[in-house]
Amino acid sequence: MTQNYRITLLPGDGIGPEIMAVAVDVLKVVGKQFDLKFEFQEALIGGAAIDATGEPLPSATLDTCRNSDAVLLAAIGGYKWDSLPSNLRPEAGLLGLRAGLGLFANLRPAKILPQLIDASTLKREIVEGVDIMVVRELTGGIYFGKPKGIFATETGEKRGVNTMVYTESEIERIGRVAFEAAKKRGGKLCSVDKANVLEVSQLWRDRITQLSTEYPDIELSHLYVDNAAMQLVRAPKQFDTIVTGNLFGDILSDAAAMLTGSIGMLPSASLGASGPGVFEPVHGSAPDIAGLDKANPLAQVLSAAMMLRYGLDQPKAADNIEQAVLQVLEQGDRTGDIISPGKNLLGCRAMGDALILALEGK
Ligand SMILES: NC(=O)c1ccc[n+]([C@@H]2O[C@H](COP(=O)([O-])OP(=O)(O)OC[C@H]3O[C@@H](n4cnc5c(N)ncnc54)[C@H](O)[C@@H]3O)[C@@H](O)[C@H]2O)c1
Ligand SMILES: CC(C)[C@H](C(=O)O)[C@@H](O)C(=O)O
Ligand SMILES: [Mg+2]
Repeated sequence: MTQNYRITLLPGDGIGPEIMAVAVDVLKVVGKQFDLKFEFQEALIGGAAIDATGEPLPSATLDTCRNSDAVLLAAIGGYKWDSLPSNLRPEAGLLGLRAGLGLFANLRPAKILPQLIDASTLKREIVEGVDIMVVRELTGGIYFGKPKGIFATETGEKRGVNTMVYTESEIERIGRVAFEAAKKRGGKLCSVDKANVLEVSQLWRDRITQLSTEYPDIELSHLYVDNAAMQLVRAPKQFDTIVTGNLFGDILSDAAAMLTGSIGMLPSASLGASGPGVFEPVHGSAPDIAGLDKANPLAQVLSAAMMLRYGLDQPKAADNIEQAVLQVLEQGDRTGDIISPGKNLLGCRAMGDALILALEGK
């Protein structure tokens, strides 16, 4: 029986529309193969929304997302909007979307594919076999804490303020997602904080430690974030699942991305307690290569696979997409960010064509 899904597409800015076009073509092919009917509806977010409506997240976009089964987002942001006040910048649209849909859990897998070992800037023996899941808290911490803003002091000097806040319940719910993820993976969880300096991190560490009594089979460890950043590049294979707050997770997931060769390879899933998830690459809108047909569409395509796996419960269709990605890499196809000597340099569109051929078994 045909399964119908309503999917909101948010192409956004920069390379967003280019990589989204590839992901939609791929979804159409797997849709036919697995009898899934996708009803795609496109909506505005980020700079594209600012230009059209004056707001980075029009309420119509949030409504459309709420009324869908899943949301596929590309990326937002660009130089053009960088001087706007923070609440009117493209980034505010993305944060508003995450908060508006209650997407507190962000899963960012960083797995090195054997075909790309030589694209990593680290030595083969360091990265071979790396398979990390970063579980990043996404709707709390310093991104959302109050007070926030730029205020004038008594002397008239400006003072910028952000506040890092976590409540016990926020720590517990992301902790549970992470322990459950670790259970399905290698059984190891590393919680990353800055408990040697920050009270909010001390609470984080206490609550995660307390929660671990409910997961006796999971080996829990704790690292300070500065050490974690160092360990990620020194010996990344020591990590299985990582759980951390919003800001530390943002930074560590970009670092983990580079282990795999390029940030252009990393997908992510943002999930809440209920309702549609948002599936998006870890990278941004790459304004430096936008419109040049140079973007790597694989993080976007793998985000579509995560959407099928985590958002729509269609793991076989997700497997097919991931297999197609492996196949094009195996046959030597590469975009510029993952090129190495002797491989075929393709643009974004040609990489999409290669994926379609791989999916169709040609
Ligand atoms: N989720 C998002 O939408 C998101 C994430 C990060 C940054 N941003 C925004 O994107 C804009 C640019 O930020 P940035 O330059 O710091 O980060 P970025 O991730 O956009 O780019 C960093 C570097 O990686 C390259 N890169 C990124 N994605 C690539 C891909 N798919 N293929 C090939 N190369 C790729 C870029 O060309 C650039 O050199 C900013 O406005 C930022 O706020 C958005
Ligand atoms: C664009 C920005 C708001 C966003 C974040 O900081 O969360 C991005 O860097 C990400 O990693 O998704
Ligand atoms: Mg980031």
